[in-house]
Amino acid sequence: MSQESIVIVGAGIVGLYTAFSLLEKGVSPNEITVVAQYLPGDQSTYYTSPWAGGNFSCISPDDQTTIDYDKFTYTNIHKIQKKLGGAKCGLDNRPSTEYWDFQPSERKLKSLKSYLVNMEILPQEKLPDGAVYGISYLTWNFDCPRFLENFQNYLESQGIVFIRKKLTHISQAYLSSETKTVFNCTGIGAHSLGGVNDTKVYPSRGQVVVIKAPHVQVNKLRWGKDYATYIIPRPDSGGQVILGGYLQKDNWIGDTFKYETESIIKRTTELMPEILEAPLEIIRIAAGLRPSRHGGVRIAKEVAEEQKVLIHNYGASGYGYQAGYGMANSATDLLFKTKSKL
Ligand SMILES: Cc1cc2nc3c(=O)[nH]c(=O)nc-3n(C[C@H](O)[C@H](O)[C@H](O)COP(=O)(O)OP(=O)(O)OC[C@H]3O[C@@H](n4cnc5c(N)ncnc54)[C@H](O)[C@@H]3O)c2cc1C
Repeated sequence: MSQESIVIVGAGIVGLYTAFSLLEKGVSPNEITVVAQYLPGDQSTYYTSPWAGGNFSCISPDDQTTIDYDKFTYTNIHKIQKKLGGAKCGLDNRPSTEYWDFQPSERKLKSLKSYLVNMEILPQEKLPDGAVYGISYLTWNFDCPRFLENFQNYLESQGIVFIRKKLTHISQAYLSSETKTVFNCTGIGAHSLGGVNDTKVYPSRGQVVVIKAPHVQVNKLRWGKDYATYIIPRPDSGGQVILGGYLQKDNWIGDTFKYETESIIKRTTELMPEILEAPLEIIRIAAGLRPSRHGGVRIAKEVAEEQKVLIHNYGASGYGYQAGYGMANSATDLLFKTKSKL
């Protein structure tokens, strides 16, 4: 076995969860290399993970597979928090309230009730005008850029090697004759990466406004039929709060727009007037491309050529942080199924 036995392409949250999941299942860190064009600390339109809010919310769809990925992540992510040094690692719990302008599905609600901590269904009089359903619970909040860097540092401290490299074809991920397995965690990159070229992958663009508001320590989200408005504090970040947002299908533009900023500020301050209890201090405006996929995430195994295995794990759309650990758990299970077959 060599350091290049298993290669993970992608150092976004999905690639990092995949590396962690392999270690949990007993794979030696000295068998794993992560290869990526962009690494934690970088910023690019084509590197989604640093732009996320990010928290656990009800944004994800209600098919049973995604519901299970969410549940796995929510109920197990404390293990990652512990390994990364505890609550100050860029991942901590904060209260959250979510409102819907439509009735959420029974399947989703049934699952959420089975595991969310302190979940309460809000009475009608506590809902804002136009909302028909609401819940409050304790959620997980990420300071995404910091969490990614701490996650990479942890994995490197265990012996996993990170290499910066842009691939034009997935076959280049087989770094040497020793490489037996490749995990494809390329997010939006799966659309254009040779040998993958998944045309089912498309972006769901989001713009956010990052403000400094240390007095905002709770999440508030509202789901409309054609809009999403959210306030997400970044834990232990010196008071950074993410205001959003947008979910624009098939929009590849990484630029930001003033009229969108104005709409975000209007909607979020209506949803949470307390934001304006201190002067509004904007730190930055940003836009990111959620790696969406028609048909949902792709977790699948291919045997590319003799003894060479390719396991796909991408398409996390707007829920890579909150479902990605469950996705990684399923993807890495395929490695062991593969091993016993070969
Ligand atoms: C505005 C916004 C808000 C969001 N909020 C949340 C939230 O609150 N909660 C949540 O769970 N999710 C949220 N998301 C979604 C989340 O950010 C994504 O689901 C997640 O980041 C996807 O991670 P990924 O690892 O699949 O992709 P990425 O982070 O894009 O990583 C892909 C990796 O693959 C590499 N790569 C790609 N192609 C190649 C190539 N050809 N050669 C080499 N390397 C390559 C890249 O360099 C990168 O390292 C949000 C997203 C946006 C934009």
